[in-house]
Amino acid sequence: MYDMNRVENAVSQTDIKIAARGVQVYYGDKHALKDVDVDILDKTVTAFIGPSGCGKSTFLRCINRMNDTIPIARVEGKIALDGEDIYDRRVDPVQLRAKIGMVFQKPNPFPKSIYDNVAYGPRIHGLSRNRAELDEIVEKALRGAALWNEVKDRLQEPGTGLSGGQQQRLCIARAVATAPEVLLMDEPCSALDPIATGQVEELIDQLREQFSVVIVTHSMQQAARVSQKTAFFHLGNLVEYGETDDIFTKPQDSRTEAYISGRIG
Ligand SMILES: Nc1ncnc2c1ncn2[C@@H]1O[C@H](COP(=O)(O)OP(=O)(O)OP(=O)(O)O)[C@@H](O)[C@H]1O
Repeated sequence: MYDMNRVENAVSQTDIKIAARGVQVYYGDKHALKDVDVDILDKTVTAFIGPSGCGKSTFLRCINRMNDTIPIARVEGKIALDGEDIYDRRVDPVQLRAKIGMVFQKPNPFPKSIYDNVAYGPRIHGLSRNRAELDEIVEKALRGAALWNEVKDRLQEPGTGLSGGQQQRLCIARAVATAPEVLLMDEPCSALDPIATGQVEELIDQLREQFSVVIVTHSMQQAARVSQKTAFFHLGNLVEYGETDDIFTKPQDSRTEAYISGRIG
């Protein structure tokens, strides 16, 4: 069973960005996520690992209310961002998703120019007063996503014309452009080749200096490379959460041990 005290002893309260308590998710009758408690830290990469169908993506989607868009999904429990309940009736999910950005498995740029892909969020959230400010935001986001040098001379070309790895970095730039506090990534490298994967992993490490990053990954090597904290999910339960090094070298739960040694999965 997950031991709350371990987390609370390890960090000071101010480091906690997202606090989840008693989170349950049902899809119709299916109980997909069972009583999840976890504290996700600021300026830290947290990896969610576990066998297929164990609820990693379901929990990730709870953190920015993406499950609201799935009619049969029902979420119970509490998730707070900086102590504020994100499921409070007064919270606008669109505003919330600007603060808690998301990058998906398959790069999904809009059918728009590279510039407009990145400018989209800042425009709808009114983050710039004029074109010069918007240009600045777009450049900063593309630099932040390590893509600027590759695209600066073709900002008006379609985002869909970039390579897969570039498209994924464009999607990261799009998420970063609204100055999020948390970035959620659902298997962001699964459609990428090893070189593009390496670039995105390097980027994740840089992004952690600015905000909290949560990444769902099927690759234990990737979790070990990019994350400082790891959460292991199994059959809808958060079985174990701790320092990535500890999870991989001295797991406390036999199910975690079985998964990392390749016996379940
Ligand atoms: N939109 C949905 N409608 C119905 N059931 C769903 C839906 N999304 C997920 N589920 C179910 O909830 C459970 C958890 O799924 P989830 O996608 O969160 O797992 P996961 O750990 O991310 O899996 P994977 O690693 O394969 O992506 C699974 O049994 C899945 O079939």
